[in-house]
Amino acid sequence: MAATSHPLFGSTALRALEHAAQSALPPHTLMPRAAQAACLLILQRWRGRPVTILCGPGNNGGDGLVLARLLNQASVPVRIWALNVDKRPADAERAWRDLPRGLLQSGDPKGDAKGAVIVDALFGIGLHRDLDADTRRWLAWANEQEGAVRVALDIPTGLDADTGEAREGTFMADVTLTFLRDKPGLHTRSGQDHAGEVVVDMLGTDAVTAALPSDDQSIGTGNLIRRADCKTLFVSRKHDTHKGSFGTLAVLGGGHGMTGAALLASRAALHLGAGKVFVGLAEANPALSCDLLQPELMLRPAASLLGKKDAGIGVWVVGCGLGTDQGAADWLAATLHAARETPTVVDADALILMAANPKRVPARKAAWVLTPHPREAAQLLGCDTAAIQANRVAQARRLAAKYSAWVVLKGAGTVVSSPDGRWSVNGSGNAGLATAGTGDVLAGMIGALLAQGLDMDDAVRGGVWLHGAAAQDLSARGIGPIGLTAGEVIAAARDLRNRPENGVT
Ligand SMILES: NC(=O)C1=CN([C@@H]2O[C@H](COP(=O)(O)OP(=O)(O)OC[C@H]3O[C@@H](n4cnc5c(N)ncnc54)[C@H](OP(=O)(O)O)[C@@H]3O)[C@@H](O)[C@H]2O)[C@@H](O)CC1
Ligand SMILES: Nc1ncnc2c1ncn2[C@@H]1O[C@H](COP(=O)(O)OP(=O)(O)O)[C@@H](O)[C@H]1O
Ligand SMILES: [K+]
Repeated sequence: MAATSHPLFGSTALRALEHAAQSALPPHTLMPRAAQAACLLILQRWRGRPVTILCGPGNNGGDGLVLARLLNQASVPVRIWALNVDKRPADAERAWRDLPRGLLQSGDPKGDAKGAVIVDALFGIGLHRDLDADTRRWLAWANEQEGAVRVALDIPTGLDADTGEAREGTFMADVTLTFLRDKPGLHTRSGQDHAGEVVVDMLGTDAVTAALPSDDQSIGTGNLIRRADCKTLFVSRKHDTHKGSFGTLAVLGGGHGMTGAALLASRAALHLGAGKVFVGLAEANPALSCDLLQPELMLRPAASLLGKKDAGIGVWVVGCGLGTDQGAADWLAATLHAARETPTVVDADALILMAANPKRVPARKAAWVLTPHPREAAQLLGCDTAAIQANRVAQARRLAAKYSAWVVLKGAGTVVSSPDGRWSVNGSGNAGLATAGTGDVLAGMIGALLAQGLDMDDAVRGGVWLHGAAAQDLSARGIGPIGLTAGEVIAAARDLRNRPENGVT
C-alpha cells in the first residue's frame, strides 16, 4: 500500500515536531497561524453568527485569545471567558496583552448561545490532570447549548489525544480543527463521538521533520486509513482469468449452533471475489450439507476439509463460531498445523483458544492476521479489557509483536498493527457495525483479499476500510445504522468494491 497522506502523531512525536517547527520558524509564528486557521474556518462556514470562546491557561487558551482578536477585527461579535491563571506561557501571555478591551466576560459562561459558535480553547494536548470544577462547569454549559455549533481547537477538552479516552464532561464538538498533525485519539474509541468532523491544519509545517522518539513507551506516528490508501482494492480484473486466478479460501468454524458465523465469513469471502470458498464445519454431524442461499459455497465436515491435501487452499480463515470446548481446541490445533505455511486469518473463538493453549500454537512460516475485539485482545495479552481500551494503539502493537502477526483490534476506530509495529486507525465505519456477525464478515473479507493476491498491508487495511465504508454507505441509504445486519454489509462491500466512485472517502 502506498504511503498514506494522512499521518497521525502520538503526543510525544507531536511535541518533537512542535519543537522542530518552532526552531525552523521565526518566534511566535505558530499560535497566530493556528488562530488564523480557526478564524478562516468560522468565517467560511458560519459567517454572521456570534462567537463565544472559552479559554484555558495554556497555549490552547492562547489560540482562543488570538482568535478573539482576529474575529473582532473582522467585526464578528465575540465574547470570551478565560479560566483564572497565575502565569501563562509566553505566546499565550502576548495574546492576553493584545486582547481588545470589552471582549472578556466575568463569572461563568451564561446567556443563550442558540445560533452561536462556541469555541473550546480550554485545553489541548497539555491536559494531564483531571478537569477541575470550573472547567467541568464551563464544559457542561457548552455541551448543553442547543442550536449552537461547537468547535474544538486542536482537541476537544477532556479527550486524550493518544488514546481517545474521554473524561466525564468532555467537550462535544461538531468540528475539531486540529493543528500541526492529526491525532489518533480523535479517531479511535470515544474520539469520533467528541471530535465530530476533523479538519487538519498543518500550520505551514508540511516540510518540517523531526527526529522522533524511538522509545517503546510512545506510539510514534501512524496513519489514518482512507479510501485513497486502498487503491489495490479497486484494480479491475483482466479478461484472461478464471476462478483459479482469484484464489481458494477455506473457512474453519461453525461449531454446534454456530453454523451461521462460518457461513457469514464464507459468503463475505465469496462476495469479495475469492475464486472458490470451502466451509469446514466443526460440528460433529453438521445439519447442513449445502448453503441453500449460497450454493456456491462448498460445505464439508472439518475433518474432511483438513484431510483434503489437494484442495489448493491458499488462505485459511479460522475461528468464526468455532466454539471453545476441547473439540474446538483440537480443530484449531489441526488447522493451525495445516495452515502454518499458508496465510491465515484467526478470529473470534480461535483467539480465545490460542490464549488458553499457547503451547498448541505452532511456529509459522506464513504471515497471519489476528482480528480480536477488545475482550479477545485482553485474553491474548493476559490483561483486562479496560487495559486494552486505555491505549488501543499501544496494545495492538504489543499484540502484534507478541505473535509476530498482523493485528486488527476491532471496535470504534479499529486499530491495525503490522508485526513490526507500523500502525493505522481506520477512518471508516460506524456503530451500525455493533451487531452480531459483522466480525465474521470482516474475517471473510480480509481472507478473500489475501486469496486474490493483495499483499498483507493492502488486504488487512483495505478489508478493514471497506467493511467500515460499507456500513457508512448502508447508513447513508437508510439501511442502518440502527438495525443494520451483518449480511447486508457483505453486499454493500461488494457494491463499493465494484463501484469505487460511490460515496465514502
Ligand atoms: N506549542 C506549539 O507549537 C503550538 C501549540 N498550540 C496550541 O497549544 C496547545 C498546547 O499548549 P500547552 O502545552 O500550553 O497545553 P494546554 O493544553 O493549553 O494546557 C496546558 C496548561 O494547562 C494546565 N493544565 C493541564 N492540565 C490541567 C488540568 N486538568 N486542570 C488545570 N490546569 C491544567 C497546565 O498547567 P501545569 O499543570 O503545567 O502547571 C498548563 O498551564 C495545543 O493543543 C495547541 O492548541 C498551537 O498554538 C499550535 C502551535
Ligand atoms: N461502534 C462501532 N463503530 C465502528 N465499528 C464497530 C463498532 N462496533 C463494532 N464495530 C465493528 O464491528 C465488528 C464487530 O466484530 P465482533 O465484535 O467480532 O463481532 P461478531 O463476533 O459478532 O462478529 C468489528 O469489525 C468492529 O470493529
Ligand atoms: K480544546
